[in-house]
Amino acid sequence: MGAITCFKPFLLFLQVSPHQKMSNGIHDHMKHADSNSDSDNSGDDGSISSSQVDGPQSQSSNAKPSPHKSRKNRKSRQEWIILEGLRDGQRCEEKPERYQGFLMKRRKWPLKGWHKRFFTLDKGILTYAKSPNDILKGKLHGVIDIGLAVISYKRKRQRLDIDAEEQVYHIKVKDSKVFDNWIDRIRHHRLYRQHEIAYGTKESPRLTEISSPIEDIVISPLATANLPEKSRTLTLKKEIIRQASFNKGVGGQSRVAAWVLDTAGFEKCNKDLSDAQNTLYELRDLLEDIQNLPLSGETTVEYPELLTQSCEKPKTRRFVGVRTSKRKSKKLDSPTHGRDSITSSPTLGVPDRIHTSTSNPNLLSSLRPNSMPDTLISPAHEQRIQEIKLRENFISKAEQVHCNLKSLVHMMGTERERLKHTLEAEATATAASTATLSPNTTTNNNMAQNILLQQKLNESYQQNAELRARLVRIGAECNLTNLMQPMSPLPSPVMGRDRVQLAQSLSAESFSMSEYYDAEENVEAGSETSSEPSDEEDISSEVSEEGNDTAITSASEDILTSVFPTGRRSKLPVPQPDSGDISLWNLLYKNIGKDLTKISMPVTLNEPLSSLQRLCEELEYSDLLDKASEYDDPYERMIYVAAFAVSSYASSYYRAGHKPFNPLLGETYECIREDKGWRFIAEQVSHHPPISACHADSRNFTMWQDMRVKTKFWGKSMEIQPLGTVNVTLPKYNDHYRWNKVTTCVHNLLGGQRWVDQYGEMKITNGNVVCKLTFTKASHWSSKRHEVCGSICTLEGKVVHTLFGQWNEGLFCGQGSSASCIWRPGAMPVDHELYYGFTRFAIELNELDHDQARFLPPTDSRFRPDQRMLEEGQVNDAEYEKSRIEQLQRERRKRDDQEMEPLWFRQSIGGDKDVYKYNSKYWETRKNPGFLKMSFVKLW
Ligand SMILES: CC(C)CCC[C@@H](C)[C@H]1CC[C@H]2[C@@H]3CC=C4C[C@@H](O)CC[C@]4(C)[C@H]3CC[C@]12C
Repeated sequence: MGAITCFKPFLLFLQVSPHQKMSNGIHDHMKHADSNSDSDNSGDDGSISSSQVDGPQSQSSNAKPSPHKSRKNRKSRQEWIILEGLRDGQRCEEKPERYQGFLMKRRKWPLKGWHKRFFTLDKGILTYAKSPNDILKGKLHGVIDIGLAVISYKRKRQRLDIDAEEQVYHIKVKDSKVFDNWIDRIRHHRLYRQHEIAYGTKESPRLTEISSPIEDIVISPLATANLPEKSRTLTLKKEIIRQASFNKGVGGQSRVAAWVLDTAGFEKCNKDLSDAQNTLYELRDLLEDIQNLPLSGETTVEYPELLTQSCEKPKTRRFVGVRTSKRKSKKLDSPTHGRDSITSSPTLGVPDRIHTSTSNPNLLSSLRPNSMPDTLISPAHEQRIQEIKLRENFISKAEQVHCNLKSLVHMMGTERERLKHTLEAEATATAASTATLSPNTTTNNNMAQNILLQQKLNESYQQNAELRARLVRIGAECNLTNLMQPMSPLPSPVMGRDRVQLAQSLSAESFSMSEYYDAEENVEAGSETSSEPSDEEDISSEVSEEGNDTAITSASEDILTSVFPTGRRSKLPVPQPDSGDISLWNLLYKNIGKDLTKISMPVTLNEPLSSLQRLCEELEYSDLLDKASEYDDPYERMIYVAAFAVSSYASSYYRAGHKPFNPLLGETYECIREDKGWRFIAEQVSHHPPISACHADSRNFTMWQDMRVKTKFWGKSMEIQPLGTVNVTLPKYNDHYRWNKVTTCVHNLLGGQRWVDQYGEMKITNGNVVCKLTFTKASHWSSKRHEVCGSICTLEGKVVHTLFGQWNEGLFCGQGSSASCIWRPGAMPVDHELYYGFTRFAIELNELDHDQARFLPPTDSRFRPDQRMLEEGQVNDAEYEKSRIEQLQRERRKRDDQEMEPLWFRQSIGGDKDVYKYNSKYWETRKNPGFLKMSFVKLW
């Protein structure tokens, strides 16, 4: 599946392997090791992996490890080591030597194959290219700031991972000695670089010193021969700037670092300054010489015929006419060259008719014809020539200084502007990041402004929706009876377009549709009067009379604050607790030696939803499936199914800050959305590996999937690859769509603002119709972010439709401006950044009302106490409950011989064992005899 084929749970360790040489008393940390048997099979997969993001409940996952496995675990445990950085107060002033050589580098994503590349490590900056020659030519493939990256290595396999935030580099070395050397060098360079960033260096002040790593990256003496120095240096600088500006982990620091590291301007200033200084010295000397000359009293020298004949013809016979090239004269005449200022200078006393010739060092000899013997020149002439020479030199030097200083002023102005912009971008980004949970930690000004604009836009949508809702409500209160319609138990959104989507959540409201949805709210208000008995009784009971009354009466006060017209809540009880001071690094560090799945993460890193509920969240834009089932053309249907598949990623944009609760084995979650026309059931069907299965049905579609995630932890980022297939059927057309999920990557795990990226290929098939979508990896080299594009083709490959868009912004079909919008995510609720970044739909998922509670099995996620407590802001209680529940699960697993069988799903027999399908019993049981009569394992 996709690019990432091998995933392994991982361990974190503190032990230091005996082979490790410690420099400067620095101890690297054991990072991780693969904790299950497949890990060792993938010699190339050096990631810190886990089968789930956390999950203390998996503590028991190794309860019955095979001896083979545990041996392997123990062995592998000692392998991955994190290269430590400078500790507080620690210094590393000793400048490391440049180091270089060939290493094997894994190809970039999708990480297939290895290349031999030439690496150079210089003052903490690692650059690489195809060959030393390419480095000389400036053809660099990458530049990595070793001081800012997270580096881990596995000595046994001679593997090295460098997580430079925007890119993870995987390196291997064949020879163990070479490998050890590299590790030692990298360690030293890292400390030196960190020292340099923190304190600057002894020799030079910080700003200029930071530029030093790129000043003299010269591989060999050969380099200077025909080295296009400038282009090489420039490329390097660009790379470094990129590197620095992409290191979002340090937030604003990186912006300033980027500015600091972009040393071109400073270097130019420095150069101008020192040139000016040198020329001033020369000027002083020249002035002294001039002063020492005997006074001639003449400033214009007339030459004998003899002299002038041998020169190029002077324009005016009378003047020296120290000739300059045409170009030079022009240049001097141009206003920028301040000829006036020179000639007007009283101290110089040089007439403007004396043309300077800085470009011609043989100027004076040119005054003298080669043929003319020295003896023919009189001492007076000699003196005059000398005088002219001095004056001319003086003028040209003065001009030079003038140019230098002008250029300096210009450069300083540019630098000042650049710094101003950097600081502005910084301020905007800080404002944006404090105002939103947006994972977009962009360092550039435009991006930051985009965030703000987007926020403003969202707010406007929100206000708009609010106003419209009020309007509709007023209309409804005037003429309520017209709108009353009976509520069907599992209403078909198609037949009920005019009434079914009434409770469309605010977040699901696309602006083109919002008017329609809002209008529907009234209908539901009427539905309370006519709910049908049966299974669906329960559905109607979800919308309590009380709730609706409140909705109606409070609508004119504030329709959006607490109770939405559907009767569902529109706000979580309390804002999210502060988790700001949890350093994941410390967390991982403290838990070194443990499998990540066994690390009990603080509850404040969780959002009050379980992974089962998160699966349900993928149905937020289920109206797209309803829409698909309206088209007779299979290619049209595919457009909407594709949009549905993409839409499931939208919510993750705002949700990089927290992780869902890992469900306990046997935990379930049901969700009945009469307004959307579907019902959903999910169960945690396996604990080791953790697998969640779900099933949703409506009149228009059925959707099911079983999801298992594999996690790779690289240091600064974490890649999550959901395995399993998503299935959707549209019974009306006998369609069966299947697709895979792409990779999710959480960036900035160890600091700064976390953000989520999605990348990879998604293939949706339905008989002869195929849709291929590419989720583009965020690239710092272009502004492309969150992009999705693809096409819908026939089996033969003929493109029928093209699709493009962004998974967080919307999907379009067609070409350019004529493309039509298929889907757009809804506006975010006000203050969403204070409430885990939840959409309206997500807010509703964990709501539990008393009427509904009677019908739920005790295994439902809504009853999970730690999750509920977190939702209510009782962090300490939640924490306590979480560890209690996790302990209970561990004990259960120790006690039971076999993993508990799922109640509502069945594992496939033969073939793909990891496939779980709904056994059609849940809703039946719920109706009759009801869960009250069943006995369940006590999960909490
Ligand atoms: C708190 C810190 C340590 C980590 C936060 C990790 C969060 C952002 C990760 C953990 C599990 C991840 C989810 C795992 C699986 C899926 C299903 C996929 O169809 C959409 C993305 C989605 C929903 C991921 C979104 C990001 C996610 C929630």
